[in-house]
Amino acid sequence: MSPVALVVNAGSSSIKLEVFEAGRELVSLAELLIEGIGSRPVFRANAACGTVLVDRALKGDKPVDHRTALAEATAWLEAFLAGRKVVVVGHRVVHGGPGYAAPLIVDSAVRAALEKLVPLAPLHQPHNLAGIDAMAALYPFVSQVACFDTAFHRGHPFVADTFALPRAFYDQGIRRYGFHGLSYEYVARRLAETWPSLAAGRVVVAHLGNGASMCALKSGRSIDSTMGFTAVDGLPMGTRCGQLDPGVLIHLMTERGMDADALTRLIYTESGLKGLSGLSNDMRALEASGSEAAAQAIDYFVYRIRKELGALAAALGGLDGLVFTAGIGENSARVRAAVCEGMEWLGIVLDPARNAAGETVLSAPRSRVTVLRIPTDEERMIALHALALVDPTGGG
Ligand SMILES: Nc1ncnc2c1ncn2[C@@H]1O[C@H](COP(=O)(O)OP(=O)(O)O)[C@@H](O)[C@H]1O
Ligand SMILES: CC(=O)OP(=O)(O)O
Ligand SMILES: [Mg+2]
Repeated sequence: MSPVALVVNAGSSSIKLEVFEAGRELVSLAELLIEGIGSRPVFRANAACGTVLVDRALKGDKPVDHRTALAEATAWLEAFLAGRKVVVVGHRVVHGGPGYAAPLIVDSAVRAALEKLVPLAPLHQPHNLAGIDAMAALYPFVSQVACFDTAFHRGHPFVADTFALPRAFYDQGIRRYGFHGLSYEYVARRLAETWPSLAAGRVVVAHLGNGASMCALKSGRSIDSTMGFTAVDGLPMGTRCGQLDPGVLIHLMTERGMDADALTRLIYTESGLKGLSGLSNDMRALEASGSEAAAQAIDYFVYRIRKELGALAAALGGLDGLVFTAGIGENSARVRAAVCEGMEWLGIVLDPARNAAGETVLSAPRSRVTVLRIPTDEERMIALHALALVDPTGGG
């Protein structure tokens, strides 16, 4: 049996694991997903051919935490691999700080540096590190490779990365990092392979998932993004508020006595689509609901995307392409249509039938801007990075 590369993408409420055959073609053998961690998680595993290997709720009378979910995931993995050689484990690590601009093998010094970044990504970084620790315990002689969500954005010009705080803050790392970089890098590669002339131009990619951001690509490189110092800035998201006047935070501290923990809970877990709708963070539930609050939550989400599209097009000096990706971007024809409505002034004309059918090209032939739907694959991007750092045959 050929050796495999493993990928771990540990999110705020989910753990995704993917097993790739470490050959030239990087064939996916299976994916495992545990969703709903913290409440009543569901465990699903699918073989690449589509066969369902597992589909069950995790047992227990208490809400299941990350540690339990990770233990379930690793137990399944060991049984699935049945002794197959693992050549490398690649991890999505949300924050790489100012220092890490490329994937790297995690040793104790790197592990310690990543731990220091936990306060900058409280919903993600602790789980990313727990994934690294669990896999290092399971496969002690296998390299654990950290692939950073921030790395793809490290080439931003100063004006896109700085806040107008005293200069020392920037030098100390208080700057706009940008996230979802593995997704943007994957999309940029797909563009370069399939749409080379577009890839050489000015493209905005909208990664609209539970976490949501947008990225301005100039000749395939990120020049700006809507997320900032943390993954709470920019667009509103499932449970995160997105852009917020910092004066609101000061007001809540001084007038309502809210401390850092209370503010973190508010802006990371109680806001966004969930907070505005009072219903759910799940776009499917909002689209199905007839409530006015749900419609207003969608309207706000769309309004903010449209504003950022204009801003990023200005940063690029024009627009040649717009790409929708991630859960909402790939699947919600309603959101895509609303984002593009009345955007002829920017050269965007959507083809309603193509959009409804979820085709790859969504724009009308007369549209100056090419609008595409490209499913993202952060796990494949991580596997490519991880394998590039080790001997893919598993030898030596
Ligand atoms: N068919 C669909 N229509 C509308 N929204 C969808 C659809 N399928 C998934 N979504 C939305 O995608 C979001 C999750 O996106 P995803 O990229 O999987 O998130 P993450 O990886 O950040 O957890 C949820 O808001 C979900 O409702
Ligand atoms: C960085 C980020 O927001 O990630 P996710 O979309 O997985 O929540
Ligand atoms: Mg995601």
